[in-house]
Amino acid sequence: MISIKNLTKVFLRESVFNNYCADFQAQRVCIEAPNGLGKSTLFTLIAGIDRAFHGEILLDGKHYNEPQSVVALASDAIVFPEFLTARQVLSMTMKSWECAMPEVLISMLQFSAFLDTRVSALSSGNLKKLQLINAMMRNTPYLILDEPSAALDSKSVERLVEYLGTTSNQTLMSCHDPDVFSKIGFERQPLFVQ
Ligand SMILES: Nc1ncnc2c1ncn2[C@@H]1O[C@H](COP(=O)(O)OP(=O)(O)OP(=O)(O)O)[C@@H](O)[C@H]1O
Repeated sequence: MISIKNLTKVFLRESVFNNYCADFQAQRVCIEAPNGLGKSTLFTLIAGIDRAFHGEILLDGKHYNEPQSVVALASDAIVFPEFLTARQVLSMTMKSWECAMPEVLISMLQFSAFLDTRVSALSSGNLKKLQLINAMMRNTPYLILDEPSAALDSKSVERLVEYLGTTSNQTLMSCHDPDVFSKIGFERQPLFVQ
């Protein structure tokens, strides 16, 4: 379970969260909110990418000084160096997090042909695939996917859904078209309770 307690997050003068509290209990959660309300921001905070906030984020009741050791995030907020190839990005993740080359994920998302393409030259769909592979390859207890189906072709969405239906970690996602994920048990939860 992911618990957010009294979270306050401010960008310059704009407050995105003000004493926000929420529990994400289900194993598979699709967080729903209109554009710009803070889903991506919340994800970077849970994943430890952005440390500038007040409040507490607990993972199964525990505070982590280095949440990125147990949370993997696929998001545009993680910017890969443009001059690296996809293979080099994945190699860095393998070294940093001591995981294996994600052959199964690469094949599942039909990404093999793009491994030696530089990040700067990847199409938006292939960049999304690289983000997903880069996060899912770590097999962390918590996985967060920011709009995972955006830009993916329909076959890849099908394969991703099939794969996510087999995983046992807690998975949070934002998705503006959640129906496709409901069939594998993603529960819809509003970001803000009315
Ligand atoms: N780095 C930043 N600097 C300033 N404001 C930001 C920054 N990142 C996000 N914001 C603002 O925070 C608010 C929440 O943005 P966020 O991207 O988290 O929303 P979202 O719910 O994920 O939106 P979407 O559904 O469009 O992806 C927005 O008003 C956005 O402009």
